[in-house]
Amino acid sequence: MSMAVVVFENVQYKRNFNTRKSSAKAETSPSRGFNDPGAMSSGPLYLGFDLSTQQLKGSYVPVYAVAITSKLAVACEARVEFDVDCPKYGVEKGVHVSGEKREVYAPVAMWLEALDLILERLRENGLQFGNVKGVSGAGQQHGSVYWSQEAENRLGTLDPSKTLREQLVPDAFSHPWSPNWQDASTQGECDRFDECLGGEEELAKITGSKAHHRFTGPQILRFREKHPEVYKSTSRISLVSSFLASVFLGSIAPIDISDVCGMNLWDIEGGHWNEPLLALVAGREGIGDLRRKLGDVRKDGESAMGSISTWFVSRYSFPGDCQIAPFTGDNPSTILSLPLRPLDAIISLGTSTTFLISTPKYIPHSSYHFFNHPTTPGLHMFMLCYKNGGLARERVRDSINKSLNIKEEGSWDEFDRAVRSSLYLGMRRSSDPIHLGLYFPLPEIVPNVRPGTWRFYYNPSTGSLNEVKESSGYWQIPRDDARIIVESQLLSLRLRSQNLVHAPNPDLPPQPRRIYLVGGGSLNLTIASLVGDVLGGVEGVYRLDVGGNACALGAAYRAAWSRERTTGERFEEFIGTRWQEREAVEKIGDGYNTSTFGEYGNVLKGFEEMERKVLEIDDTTSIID
Ligand SMILES: Nc1ncnc2c1ncn2[C@@H]1O[C@H](COP(=O)(O)OP(=O)(O)O)[C@@H](O)[C@H]1O
Ligand SMILES: O=C(CO)[C@@H](O)[C@H](O)COP(=O)(O)O
Repeated sequence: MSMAVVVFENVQYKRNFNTRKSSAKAETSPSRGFNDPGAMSSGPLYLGFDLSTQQLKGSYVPVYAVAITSKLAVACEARVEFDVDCPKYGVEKGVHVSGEKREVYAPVAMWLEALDLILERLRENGLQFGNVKGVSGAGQQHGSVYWSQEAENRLGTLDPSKTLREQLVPDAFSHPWSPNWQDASTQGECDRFDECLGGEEELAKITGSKAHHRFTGPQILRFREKHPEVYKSTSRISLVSSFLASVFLGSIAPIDISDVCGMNLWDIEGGHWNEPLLALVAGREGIGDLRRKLGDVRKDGESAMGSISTWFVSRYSFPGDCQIAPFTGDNPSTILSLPLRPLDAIISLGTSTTFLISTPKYIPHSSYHFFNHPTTPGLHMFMLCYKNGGLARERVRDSINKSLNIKEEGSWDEFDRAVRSSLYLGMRRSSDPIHLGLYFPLPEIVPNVRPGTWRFYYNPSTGSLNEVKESSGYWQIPRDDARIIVESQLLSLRLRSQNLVHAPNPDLPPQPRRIYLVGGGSLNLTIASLVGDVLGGVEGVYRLDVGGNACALGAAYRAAWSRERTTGERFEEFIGTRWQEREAVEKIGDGYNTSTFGEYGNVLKGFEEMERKVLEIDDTTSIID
């Protein structure tokens, strides 16, 4: 059993999310900036969940009152790690991978077991369920869950003496698996999506994104054609976020207005399903049938969807009027974890790497994503998402550790040392060649390319790019890969976000104002310093103090806002007035540095050219280490 619970007191601390080991007992440890031990037993609490790729996390936020001085501070967290805590499902990093097409999927039963487990862990830790006034949650995006005809009945009549998994598996589902966002088996379906509206730019204009393997529309199309009978017998299709919400509500929850944009089916500006795309997915079963399966989309991101299911009331003593606020995707929920201003950016260094900006602009393009903002009409979320984020960096880390015979599993020390051992872009002397690379152990989204590792030397004065095929004095594989993977991942973010940011003042080049890091990788200060060097950030690079848990925190904030807001009070206002910056974020990097920002700017063209070359030479040999 794994549990990491932190009760806040008024002492500095650093939590370590870096361990993959489980600790059997609830641990309490001192933390920063929160000093009211009574709050857990007396004040109203808001619970936020995150059902992400590798784990299920929960955190709860005490809100003392509606007064200005009220604090929204994390009091506790619990987590379940699928690989460690749910071993019987045999998943690796939370998923199964199989078949010729490398399908990636997760067992729905495992998620229910994890939910049973996390509730027990919250109880063991002394959570006063009776004080929980609201619940919200976040889910990994794009995954779909297929409910049976029995589902509504099962959800509504759960017996409190039995677990969720015992009662819902298998009868509530028509299919035991949820296709995962890392799945890349739908190229054919994506081509049909792009064609359906006349090309990828047209599709991006309407739905916020061109067709992507992981997006739910292409995934459902593949599902219907591969499992026609199962599709027919499916009563409803949920996203991971609305699946989790359904369990709390005790009936199937609507899809949320932001998460729906990860399906390639929703007309963002029109505010409705796109009929030709629905027709493509529905086939002979018909649009009406698909509409019923998908249900209504909830446009109201503020008010609660209903009260908590009686199963939670009877089994855990939640109050009967505990409200279930809308649930959303993990990325939209992450932008709710702080009062984000225009020009502020969040980089989530989780299993995936994502780059998020909240913006009033809607400038769709095939190379990135736009979503509706989860709480605030008129705002949008700009997103870049890379499949090869944390896991690709881990692979380089493991090769370095192996080459040095390091026994300590998962240690980042040598990786960090390797990053610091060369100058920018792998140079040790200014006469050395500039190193650039693409490290994709999984098929990548940005750009859409097969798995492989490609290394190049780049000369900005001649524009020449020469592929590096083996280790040499200039490029020591795997050691030099540590710096190059991080720099190259960041250059890709800079290249693609440069038109979305503007100059914070007339004397500076366009760049984000602040960069907030969240997710597991935000614990790494070496990475944080490169973030500032490559991407800038005129006010610096910050880490959310709950860096590993930002989307669960965003969900808890949303639950609090949904219940406590005054009439017309926007989410940003509600959080902004209660948010204690000094307690919530920590400055971990200086951000913008004139000289490095300029140096990295000079290689953007080469980086773009390298990607073009890799797409061109896609079928030639690449070095896979
Ligand atoms: N000290 C560290 N340095 C770099 N990366 C780290 C560090 N600690 C954790 N990570 C990365 O964080 C990832 C998990 O991030 P997390 O946000 O918890 O995952 P999820 O995507 O499941 O929400 C791991 O895959 C690992 O690569
Ligand atoms: O596919 C995307 C976003 O489009 C991913 O960001 C998923 O939402 C999974 O997130 P993590 O589990 O890595 O946090």
